[in-house]
Amino acid sequence: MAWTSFPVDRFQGAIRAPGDKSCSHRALMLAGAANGVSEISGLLEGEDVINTARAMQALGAEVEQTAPKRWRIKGVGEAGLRSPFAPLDFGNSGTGSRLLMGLMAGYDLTAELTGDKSLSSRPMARITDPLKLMGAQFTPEGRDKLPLTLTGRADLTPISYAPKQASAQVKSAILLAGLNADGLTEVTELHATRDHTERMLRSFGVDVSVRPGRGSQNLVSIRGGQSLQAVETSIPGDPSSAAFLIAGALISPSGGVVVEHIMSNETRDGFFQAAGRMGAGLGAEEIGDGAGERLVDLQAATSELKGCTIPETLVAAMIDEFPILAVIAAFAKGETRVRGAEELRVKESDRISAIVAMLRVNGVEVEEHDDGFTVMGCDGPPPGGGLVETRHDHRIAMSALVMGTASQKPVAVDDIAMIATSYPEFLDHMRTLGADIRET
Ligand SMILES: O=C(O)C1=C[C@@H](OP(=O)(O)O)[C@@H](O)[C@H](O)C1
Ligand SMILES: C=C(OP(=O)(O)O)C(=O)O
Repeated sequence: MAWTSFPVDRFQGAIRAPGDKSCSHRALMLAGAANGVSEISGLLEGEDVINTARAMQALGAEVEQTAPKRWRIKGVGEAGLRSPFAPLDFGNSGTGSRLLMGLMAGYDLTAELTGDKSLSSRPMARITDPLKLMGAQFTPEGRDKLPLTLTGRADLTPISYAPKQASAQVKSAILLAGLNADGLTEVTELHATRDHTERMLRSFGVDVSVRPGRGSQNLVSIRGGQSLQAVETSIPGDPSSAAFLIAGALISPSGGVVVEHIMSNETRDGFFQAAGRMGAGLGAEEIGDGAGERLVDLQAATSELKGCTIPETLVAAMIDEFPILAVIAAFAKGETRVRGAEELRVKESDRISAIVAMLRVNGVEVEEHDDGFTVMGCDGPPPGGGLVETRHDHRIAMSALVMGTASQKPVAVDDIAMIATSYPEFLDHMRTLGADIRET
């Protein structure tokens, strides 16, 4: 059964952004390992995050939902995480599985990790290689994919490691393992990636040092043996989810949207910067701080967009926003070029190939590169009329449905179920703003 987004004349209103997915995973993990009882509000209750909550429970933390989006977690503290009785199923979530591998590596436990078809096809050696150097073991040996069984140890060896990819998941897994290593663990990033692990570790009372390295490198280090102390915290709004609503306003014939309570963090704002370069009318109003992050209400209105070359320095800060960037590029005048984004090949789907197919089936000219794509903008609404293969990728599904709100003909997707992994309220929010999305 397909779902179709029909063109609408206006896309207007105000929406409070759902809780940030990256911060929600991290808050549950750190609270589950901490001493004491943490209270977390504004948690994203998407499937990916719920799988992390279940995993923390299986590892010995007491995890309880006290009200919608409010969670109480009694951490294991000095007792440590324990071996779960059954495999930990991370569903669709790269972040949940990879970060928790890092955290679990520093405890005397054995755990099997599994995931859905998409997650089971994603590379894991980027995580298991550094964790093995620290002393964790993985079976079957030499395997790069889930399912994997991890055996951790409480006396990990610290490492100084330079991952080949600019990846917040790799950095975070190593830092979380470093929490229980005997000495200083250091990660040299190719470029700075999202820094939520560093910020959240600090809010749980752990010292993390960040300093610039050579060129664009970023050096992050943590001394092992520090203990996590429970917190009361509220999760800021997710800029990656907000990007869909903002894009809807930019391409609408009559767009005017405010997305409230979005985290404003320069390691995450690449899409908004790129859209600004393309001529997007965006306005941000500062509304304070939450959980160590700045918060803004972001406004967007119908804009005449022009294509641009996305600077490679912005890629890490918009790594999840390329599907929706491709949509606004289809409405723009001129070409939009993306290079240096080869990591998109190993997300929930091969996102370069999925983006190219999404645009082509809707009559938009696009060229595929090994590490990116070039969109020939339509200078106005693209033809539409296509059925997009989502390839079990939530961001492809949401991007295609946003495209349908303002293309010449409706845009359909083959499935929407996986949208619940990151943004369960997506359809409700889109409809509140005026979208006409129906099962067809
Ligand atoms: O650390 C995180 O929370 C994330 C890091 C990114 O992955 P990579 O580290 O693989 O780039 C991003 O794509 C993912 O959605 C969330
Ligand atoms: C890549 C993503 O998530 P993850 O790696 O956690 O599956 C995403 O949400 O776009």
